[in-house]
Amino acid sequence: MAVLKIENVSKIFQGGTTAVDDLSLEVSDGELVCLLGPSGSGKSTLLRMVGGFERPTQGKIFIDEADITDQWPERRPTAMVFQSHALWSHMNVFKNVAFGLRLRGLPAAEIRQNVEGVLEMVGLAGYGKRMIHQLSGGQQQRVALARSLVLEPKILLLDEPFASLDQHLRERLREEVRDIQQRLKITTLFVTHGQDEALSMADRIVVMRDGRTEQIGRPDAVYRKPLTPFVAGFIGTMNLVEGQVMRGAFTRAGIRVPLPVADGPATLAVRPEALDLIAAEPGQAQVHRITDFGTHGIVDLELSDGTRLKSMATQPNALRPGQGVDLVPRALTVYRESREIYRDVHD
Ligand SMILES: Nc1ncnc2c1ncn2[C@@H]1O[C@H](COP(=O)(O)OP(=O)(O)OP(=O)(O)O)[C@@H](O)[C@H]1O
Repeated sequence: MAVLKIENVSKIFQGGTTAVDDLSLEVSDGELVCLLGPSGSGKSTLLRMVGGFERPTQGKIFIDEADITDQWPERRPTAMVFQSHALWSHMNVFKNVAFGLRLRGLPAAEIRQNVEGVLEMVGLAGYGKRMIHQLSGGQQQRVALARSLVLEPKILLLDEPFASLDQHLRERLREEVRDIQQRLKITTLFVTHGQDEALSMADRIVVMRDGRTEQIGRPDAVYRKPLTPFVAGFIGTMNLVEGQVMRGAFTRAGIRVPLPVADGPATLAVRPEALDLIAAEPGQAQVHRITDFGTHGIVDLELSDGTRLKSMATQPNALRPGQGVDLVPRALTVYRESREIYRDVHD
């Protein structure tokens, strides 16, 4: 049970790269916050500073009001699970998990009880005597998780822990980790590239860009109300169309969408599931391709200037490639100079 507070933290590496730029964030007790962003946006550096593996150039980090900014990693009440699990291959599972408790000098009986408890929690009861190389990738990642959890950290730090696993296993482990995290109520900071991972696991998502936070919010808010075109384009599939607003309507290559905003350049953002199609000849766009996923279809559309858009259709068979359609957005957001200027999203 702990609160993590990151206050105006920056990290400038030797050579001048600013990896994290004056970032502040508070993670509440028992909350799971995902750091999401493109490669190089500073996610791992931020996590490593919380774990004590990098020193901030500026700013402070607190756990429950205690300033830990200059504390050694092993003295911090944090535990980190890395993508490469860094297990000791010459030790069996039990010894790997018990290692941290041995360093702490716990009595053998207590170590045994704690290790067995945590192995059961991660689904590895009875695996204590197995050597690491006798385990699958997913099982190894479970050992890495157990090794962190057994230390009963106040803050759990996860750096893309499932990145090397196949999708099926990743989804399963994601659910299990979320269950364990909620059961133990561990305050958790989680780095991921995967928006699905962030949307399905997080209490809140921090979208990072160039070492700064672009948006912080609950998954549904970040998905439904992205504050900038960058967030809109980064989370989920989004049609982003640049055009002009003139005399009360957005236009671009045959599209015309009435909008109550001032004239000028604008970027229109519409999710595929919020873009309805009506058959029309010649129509504002042409159907390029239809992909039927069984439960729904994705219709790829082309505007007269070659711009591609996507629409999700529940009855894709009603359409055929080459036919004309008019576009009817049911929800949309409009940006100008990277700021939202209009939103029509039904709650
Ligand atoms: N030890 C280092 N020395 C110099 N520059 C570094 C160092 N570590 C990271 N960087 C730089 O800092 C920036 C942020 O890197 P970081 O690894 O935090 O990004 P990330 O968002 O975690 O990326 P990824 O998703 O690819 O892991 C990058 O430009 C990176 O090249």
